[in-house]
Amino acid sequence: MEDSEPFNTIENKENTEITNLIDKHEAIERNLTWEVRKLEKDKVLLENENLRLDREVKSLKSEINRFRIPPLVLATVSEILDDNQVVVKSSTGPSFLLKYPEKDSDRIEIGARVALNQQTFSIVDIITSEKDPLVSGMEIDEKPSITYDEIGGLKDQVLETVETVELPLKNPKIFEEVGITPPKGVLFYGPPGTGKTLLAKAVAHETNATFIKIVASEFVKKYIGEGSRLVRGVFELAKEKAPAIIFIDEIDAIAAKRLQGSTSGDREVQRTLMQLLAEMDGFESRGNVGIIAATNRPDILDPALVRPGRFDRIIEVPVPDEDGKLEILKIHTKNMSLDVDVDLKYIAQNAKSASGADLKSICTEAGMFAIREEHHSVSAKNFEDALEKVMHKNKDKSSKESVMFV
Ligand SMILES: Nc1ncnc2c1ncn2[C@@H]1O[C@H](COP(=O)(O)OP(=O)(O)OP(=O)(O)O)[C@@H](O)[C@H]1O
Repeated sequence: MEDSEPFNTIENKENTEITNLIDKHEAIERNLTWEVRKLEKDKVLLENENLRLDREVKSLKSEINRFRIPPLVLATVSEILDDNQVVVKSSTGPSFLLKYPEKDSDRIEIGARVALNQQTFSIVDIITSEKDPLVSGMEIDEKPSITYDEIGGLKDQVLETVETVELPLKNPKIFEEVGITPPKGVLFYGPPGTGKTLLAKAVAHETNATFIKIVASEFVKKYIGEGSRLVRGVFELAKEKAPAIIFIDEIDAIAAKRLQGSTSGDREVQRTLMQLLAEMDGFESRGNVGIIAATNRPDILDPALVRPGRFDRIIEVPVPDEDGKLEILKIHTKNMSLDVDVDLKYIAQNAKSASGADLKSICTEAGMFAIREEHHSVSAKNFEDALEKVMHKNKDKSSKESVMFV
């Protein structure tokens, strides 16, 4: 036992070991507590992220559902029966006996237009007259003020329009005497902003005709059967308001080459075109309604549209050449105060791909620059800045168009 350590030395050693152990465990505990706190924080963050993603999924789902909703069928109430029942005639042909919600009883009347779900044929909406696109999607100008003098650089096009649209309206007898049938419809084609609408308005002005403009893409937007109803409505209106010019802008929206696919949207477009062709076929070309259509995409038109007896005169309305540009600039600066150093020829030379609409914008912008400088007349510098601004804005646009018009 002499060799053995004294008892209190052993005890001290054990104590130190225990203290060390406790310290070690306390350190481990601190680490674990810190780790738990960190995980709790992460959990809250992940829960928030989860909520955000849930919301995003919900909104994407509702977006998908919105895309899945088929177009609605349009119908007119023809009879009101007991027990909230109505007979409606759908624009696609058949009539249906349907129930309508009690809450709608005030708005249901004979002649009211309702939208039906394409699959269940239940009434999903009652279309009030303010929503009637026949009224909202159309521009009617009883007395357009544009004259041929306000159109620059389109001499040949004006001449051809006078012969093909104006003359048959003004002097139908001459065609009878000579024994030829004037063209029924005239198609203007060319890039945007080159004066197609302007030409159609000028014809209406010269013939004292009401100008009725419709944008074809508006025909086939929402309701099945609506397009053909609108086409019928427009022709009826034109006859009522005769003499009249019907101007159908963006005709390619309803007259693109027939597609193989047969979605309800495609069928609706075809029905609308059929109705337009039927209206034109049943039309007297020596009557007092002229029909002009316009497109930026002549390459995609259905050949049925340009057959004789339909749009059988096709007139190109191109981007103006340099002389044309100068004429257009003169027209749009006619009422502007210009400094003596303003050289319109220089602007015409430098506005390379500018359309008539661009040239008009250049004049307006130049005027705005002058006003900003608190000047009372427009300087050559103002025009240069305007040219830079408008043509720069058009750079991307014109590269797209050049693809279309090659
Ligand atoms: N040849 C032109 N002479 C004078 N002004 C023009 C001419 N072409 C265009 N403009 C000006 O640009 C405006 C827009 O032109 P317009 O609406 O006639 O073009 P558009 O060819 O019908 O275009 P879109 O294809 O986009 O319908 C006109 O109101 C007019 O101020």
